[in-house]
Amino acid sequence: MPQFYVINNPLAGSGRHQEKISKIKSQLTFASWQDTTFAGQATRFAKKLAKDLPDVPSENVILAIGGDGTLNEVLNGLLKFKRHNPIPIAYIPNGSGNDFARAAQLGDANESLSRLAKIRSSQLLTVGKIVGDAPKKQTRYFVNNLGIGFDAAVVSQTNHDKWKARLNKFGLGSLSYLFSVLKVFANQNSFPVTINSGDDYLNFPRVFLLTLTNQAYFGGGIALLPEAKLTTYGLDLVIAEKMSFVEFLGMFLALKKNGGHLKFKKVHHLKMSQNATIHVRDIQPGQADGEELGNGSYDFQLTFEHYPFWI
Ligand SMILES: Nc1ncnc2c1ncn2[C@@H]1O[C@H](COP(=O)(O)OP(=O)(O)OP(=O)(O)O)[C@@H](O)[C@H]1O
Repeated sequence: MPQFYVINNPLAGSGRHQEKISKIKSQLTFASWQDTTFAGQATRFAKKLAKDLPDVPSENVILAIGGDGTLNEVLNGLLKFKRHNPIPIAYIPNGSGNDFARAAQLGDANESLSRLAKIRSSQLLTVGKIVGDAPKKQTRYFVNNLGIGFDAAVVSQTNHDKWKARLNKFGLGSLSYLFSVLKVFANQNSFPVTINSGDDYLNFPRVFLLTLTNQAYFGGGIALLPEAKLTTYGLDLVIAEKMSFVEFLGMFLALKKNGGHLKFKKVHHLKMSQNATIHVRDIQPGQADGEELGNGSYDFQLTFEHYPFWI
């Protein structure tokens, strides 16, 4: 069995999973256990472990417990300290949306815990990285998706919505995303975007959703790009142009039909090449794996690389 270094967000899923945490604590043998006490601390914990654990082939694994945001923080912390032997990330979902667990087919917290005992080696998943002009953070890694505009506004709305905690109480966390979607649509303006990917130089004057994605789901189980896989070495971009509410409703319903929305004229799907650049010419909100990146101008270069996951 590997040596598990646990980083747990006790407030993930609005903190309603205390029993699950007690069960994990009693059934798992771990080398260390750290609970976060503030947002951003999972990154610090992970960075310190990456720095302190010997950089040699080993059985060490960092186990993140929480939602997609906690997983994102752990990933970013580990990648802040360059190692020859990257430490694999294991994960037990305990959040509201749990899109990573959905894409990686980990099941719920109980199933993920029992799977841990059966895993013998790590597997490489693709992670995306943006470097450049973005509010707060210059460099940011993501494993699910990174969005600017509509989806980021939905994340922000959901995070600050009192309904999230209430719905989470009844296991209906995904519903809080749906409420936010409808609320945000009315307020989201369109913005111009320029993309340079490989030989393509593209201008989209009226974008309202721009999402780089590494897997099928976002927003708590919405299949944005059903064909996308965490194991595929590459990243996809989905762009939706500003549309009327009726068109939006049509697109939203088509989302349920396994990629039906991608056939809409105002929805575009692009494969991104290494070192593609994306320039958003407006002040917009951003999100990475459901973590708010803040409002600002976004002008960055995109790369992707492999990282080992113990899943
Ligand atoms: N002790 C803490 N106090 C306040 N915020 C915290 C604490 N620990 C972590 N956080 C923050 O909580 C936010 C949400 O965490 P997380 O994504 O793990 O759960 P979630 O939002 O319930 O799940 P999901 O992202 O799957 O919907 C993250 O931005 C994280 O930085």
